[in-house]
Amino acid sequence: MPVDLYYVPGSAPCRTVLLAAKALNVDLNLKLVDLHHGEHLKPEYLKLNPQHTVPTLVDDGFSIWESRAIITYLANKYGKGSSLYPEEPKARAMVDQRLYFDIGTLYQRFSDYFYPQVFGGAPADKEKLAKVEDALKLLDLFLEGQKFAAGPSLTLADLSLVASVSSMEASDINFTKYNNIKRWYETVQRTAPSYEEANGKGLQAFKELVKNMMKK
Ligand SMILES: N[C@@H](CCC(=O)N[C@@H](CS)C(=O)NCC(=O)O)C(=O)O
Repeated sequence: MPVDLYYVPGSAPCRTVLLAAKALNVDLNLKLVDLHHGEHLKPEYLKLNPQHTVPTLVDDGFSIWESRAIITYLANKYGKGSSLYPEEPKARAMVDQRLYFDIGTLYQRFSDYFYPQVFGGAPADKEKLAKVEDALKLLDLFLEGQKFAAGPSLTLADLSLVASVSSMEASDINFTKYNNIKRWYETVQRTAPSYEEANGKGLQAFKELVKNMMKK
């Protein structure tokens, strides 16, 4: 039974799921959702996800959304014993902490800063930028003396964080000035399975969307 993923290529949360599926060797049946034409607001889609967001995963009739909930579900169901989501409680807690840091702090602050500029034509807000920089400083600190975000090996935390951090390439935020982040970013690009296919291509689409929106 194929696992369906409703997605948009440029979306960072969707790229997180694509990265995790590749790393866990889960085949996804990709279903494009046309947000511009409101496909996500149609009754068929609302039945799957009343919150009308992408990504949404449907596995044998079970529908789940929120990218980080999706990737932990995939690891629990298809990645038993995988180091991507370790079972040892402290190691797992560390991965979860980084995932919640990403959704609640890092990506949240980036969205608050950047998306009003891209989608609302708002001017850059220095206070919001300072909050993004504070979050990046924290990530840089988490990575001090550590190869990956939650320890010595690649985990779901890296796959979520890399989708967020790479999205900043489309903005004026220079995250490579943080040495640990720079080193980690290069390492994840090299080591995450099928990185280019799962994140690189969609990132390119995101950059083009940003360029077009900023021109308007
Ligand atoms: N926290 C959610 C964010 C999902 C999200 O906001 N997706 C956007 C696209 S990047 C979306 O679906 N927007 C349409 C809508 O909210 O109606 C996740 O990580 O899955």
